[in-house]
Amino acid sequence: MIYTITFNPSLDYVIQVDHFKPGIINKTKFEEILPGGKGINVSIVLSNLGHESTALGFMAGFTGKEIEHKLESYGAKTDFIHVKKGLSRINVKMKSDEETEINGMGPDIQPEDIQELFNQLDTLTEKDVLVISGSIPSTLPDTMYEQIIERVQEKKIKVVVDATNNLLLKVLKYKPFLIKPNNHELGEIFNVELNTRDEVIPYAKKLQEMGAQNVLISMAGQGAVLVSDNNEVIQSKAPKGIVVNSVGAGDSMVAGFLAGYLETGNYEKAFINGLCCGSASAFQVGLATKEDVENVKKTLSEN
Ligand SMILES: Nc1ncnc2c1ncn2[C@@H]1O[C@H](COP(=O)(O)OP(=O)(O)OP(=O)(O)O)[C@@H](O)[C@H]1O
Ligand SMILES: O=P(O)(O)OC[C@@]1(O)O[C@H](CO)[C@@H](O)[C@@H]1O
Repeated sequence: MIYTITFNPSLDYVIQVDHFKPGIINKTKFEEILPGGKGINVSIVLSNLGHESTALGFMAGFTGKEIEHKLESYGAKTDFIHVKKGLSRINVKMKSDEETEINGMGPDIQPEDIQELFNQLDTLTEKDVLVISGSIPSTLPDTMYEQIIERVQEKKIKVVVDATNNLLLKVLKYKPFLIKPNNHELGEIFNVELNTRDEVIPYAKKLQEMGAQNVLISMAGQGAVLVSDNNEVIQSKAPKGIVVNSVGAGDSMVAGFLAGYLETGNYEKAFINGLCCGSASAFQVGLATKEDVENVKKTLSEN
């Protein structure tokens, strides 16, 4: 079973506002409410690609119930911990002349809720895969990622991490199977600006030297680079298309890579699946289906 953990799930309120101006009343031209949060997005895309997963994490209030309900409608399994205080957040994703995001705070998670998550993790076995992604709400200790990986370390399960900066750096010593920072996050870690795929490669290799088995760097419209554990460097430009909503493109890439790897055991196929999955999600409001990914793959070979 693939387990995803989303510490701070959300309802993503995706709106289109023509020429947004601060300080006045703006009206929406389009609106949609989607279940969100990085692990949840991974679970949705895995379902769309025909892979079972169970989404774990913390939920609260009526927003939490709606996230769970929406997620289950995609066929993903859920086993969320229901937190007593506060509400699961609503994150605003506004498309206008520029893309603007306002992400909420999330509920008040107590030590007993964390213990419940640990108890769930104790039931995982060697055959399972664990995807941990997204930010940590302020009520959780910033050692959360490390604590989780340390807890499952002896089970030798494949762990995938999609997190930024210190959260990511601190887990490298546990040798995660896959990490997926984007080029800006990679640049921040080493205090450099990385704009091209060639510039990214040496820094991706540094993260590998620091412990990650496979390092996948997403680069939005510039494509992606993979430095794999068999010393291969695989890179590609992005498939061409019109971007409608890039929220969740990175999560779709993680799901696509994982699905491709589990199906074939081949890094190049996993990479292309991830790349096309990311783009297929960016080219629509919601997240990619299997058919969308296959269609994007055809355009990649035509480019
Ligand atoms: N403008 C685009 N054109 C084509 N493909 C795109 C575009 N934006 C994203 N993608 C696809 O999605 C993948 C992941 O995108 P990106 O690098 O933006 O991830 P991210 O920063 O983790 O995104 P997010 O946090 O919004 O999920 C890219 O490698 C690419 O394959
Ligand atoms: O606060 P985090 O966890 O970093 O990001 C949360 C979030 O922006 O990430 C997803 C897209 O990747 C959205 O569905 C969600 O709203």
